Order: sequence, then structure tokens, then C-alpha cells
Amino acid sequence: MITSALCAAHSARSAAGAGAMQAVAAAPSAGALERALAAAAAKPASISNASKSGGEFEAADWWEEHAETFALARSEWGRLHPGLYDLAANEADYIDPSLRAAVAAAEAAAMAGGPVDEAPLRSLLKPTGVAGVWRLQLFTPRFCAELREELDHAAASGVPIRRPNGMNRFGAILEAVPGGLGMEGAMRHLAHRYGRPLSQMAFPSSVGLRDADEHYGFVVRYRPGEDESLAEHADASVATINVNLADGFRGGRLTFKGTRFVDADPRNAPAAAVDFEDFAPGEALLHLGGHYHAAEPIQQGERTNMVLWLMGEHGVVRVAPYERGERGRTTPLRRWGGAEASGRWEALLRGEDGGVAGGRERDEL
Ligand SMILES: O=C(O)CCC(=O)C(=O)O
Ligand SMILES: [Fe+2]
Repeated sequence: MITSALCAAHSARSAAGAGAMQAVAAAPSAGALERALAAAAAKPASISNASKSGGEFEAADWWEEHAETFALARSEWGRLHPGLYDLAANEADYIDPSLRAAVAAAEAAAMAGGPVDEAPLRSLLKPTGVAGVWRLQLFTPRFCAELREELDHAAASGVPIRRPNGMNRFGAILEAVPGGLGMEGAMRHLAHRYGRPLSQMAFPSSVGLRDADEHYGFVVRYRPGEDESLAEHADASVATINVNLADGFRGGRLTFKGTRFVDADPRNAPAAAVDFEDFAPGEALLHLGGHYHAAEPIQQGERTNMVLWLMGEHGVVRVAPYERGERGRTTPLRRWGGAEASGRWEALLRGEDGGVAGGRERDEL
């Protein structure tokens, strides 16, 4: 289990991330790149990405100490594809057109007061052969190519890049945490407009109104001689989106077992595999964070995936399934009310709402 990964990410975000973000907004200070490279050269041996579990705390103090310098150094080095950092403004380039259109239609219906027909959206979620694991085209191939190039560009600067989580050692954190790449605006947009409502729709008894408001986005990379596989675990998320970013590899299937707090003996449930080999760039998996999974060894080439973990405020992961009619359970109207919608339902969650929970919506609770 890597449930502590978020704790590290969240404390890092509040302790040093805010400072780093402010620093990026200021004019790049000359010499930050030089200072970052000097810090990298003097990197203590403990930052060796050695641990395959619990690694989220590896050298946390060192990353916090240098967070501002590294963020400044990155802005001095510059971005290769600045559009990636503003997903909201560049959706036409990056989000799959069918998904975009279906989401826009659902949002428009919700804003008009409903009803919201989710059939077009549901038809975009394809079965994978593993119950509870869905497949969808999320990004355009262009997004995938540009993100991979952006990671290579960031690595070429020599500014250290922090490991993505406690188990994966290679890749990058896309959030505004020390050692991360600072794409938190894009991750927030992806989570709020797509990840949250899609996971609420796919898993209505596990993902409620406020259970997927926060996000932790990162990239994992598998190649011979580095990370080749990933041990069985559940994520520090209520739901996870895992996007295939490239093709040209063999192996690396994900095997799934049961789901924590849902299945009686989840780790001893029979395993079923999803093979990324026939996934196009930009095709994604959507699964519950509590669904135990492992990555089989890569056999040939390199596999790079972008992962978005979704969770509630302060990194809280809701594990109890919702009962029918339980407050906080979503309906189509509530899911697609738009990025700002969750605030509209506060009254409902406090039990003060008289209108929204009535009429047509009541049947769906
Ligand atoms: O290898 C993958 O695609 C999955 C990675 C994963 O499960 C994780 O980082 O939580
Ligand atoms: Fe995982």
C-alpha cells in the first residue's frame, strides 16, 4: 500500500509548495539554474531512489530545502510546450474531441437544470474485461507526445526531478510540490472537469460529491534496467486515471484483484489483466483507487504512463460505499454541473436543501 504518498505530497505542498509557486510567478532570477545544478552535484547519497516502498519520504527535507531554487531554475530553463500548463485554454489540442463534446453537452444540460442524459458519456467508457476497470480515450496523441517531450526537456536541464511516488522511482510529479514540474493548473482542470464527474458516474456508490475534489498527478516510466514492474498495491486515491502515453513496448500488463473495503478478501481475489499493448497514446484506464493492482515486467521498449489520483479534501480517501439515498451520493445533474458545481451542493450536503433533492432527482439518490 502506498497510502502515505499523499501525506508526503500534501505536507510538502503546504510547507514549501506555496513558496515555490510564488517564486515561479516572480521574474526568473538569474543564476537559479547554476545554483540548482550545484545543489544537484552535491546531492546526498540518500537521494538515490533506492526504495521500492515508502519512498515518498526519501530525502523530503532536501527537496523542501531546494524547492524554490529548483522552481526558479525551471523557469530560467524555460518550457518547451507552454500550452500543456494551461489545459483549460488548450483543450481543443489536448482532450479527445468525442469526450470533450460529450462532457460539454452534459454540462450544458446540467446548467439548464437537467435532465442530463449520460448515455453518450457512458458509451465512451469501454469495458476492459476486468470488472470495475474502464477504458476511454482521454487525450489526443499530441498531448501525449508533448508531455513526453516536456519531461525530456525538463530532465535535460539537469535540475533534479523527484520520484513520482513511494513505489515508482522513475518519472515525475506534475504538481506544485518540491521537485515537481508545476503543472498543477492543468491537473486541477483535468480533475475537476473530467476526472471527478467521470469517476462519480462510473462508481456512484464509491465516489460521492466531494470525494474527488483534490488530485495528485504524476508520470511513471518503466524501462529495462530501471523500474521494470510494480508490486501489488492500492492507491492513495478514491479513483485513479492511468493514461498510456506512448506505444512501441511489450509487456507491462496491469493485473487487478479485489477492492479494499468492498470485497471480503481483496488481495486473494482472482487476478485479471489489462494489456496496455493495444492502447493508443492517450487511452486511459479508470479504476477505483482501492482496487488492488500490480504492473507486470516490461519486456521490450519503454512504457510511460500519466496517472491522476483523485481524493477528497486534505487527501482524505473515502472508503465506505454509499448507501442508496445517502447524502453526498451523486446524480447525473450533480455530477455535470460544471467545475464550480460542487460548491452549489454544499447546502444539500448540510441537509439544508429543499429543492435540489426533490422531484426528479430524488429517484436517483
Ligand atoms: O504502471 C502503471 O501503469 C500503474 C502505476 C500505478 O499503479 C501507480 O503509480 O499507482
Ligand atoms: Fe497504482
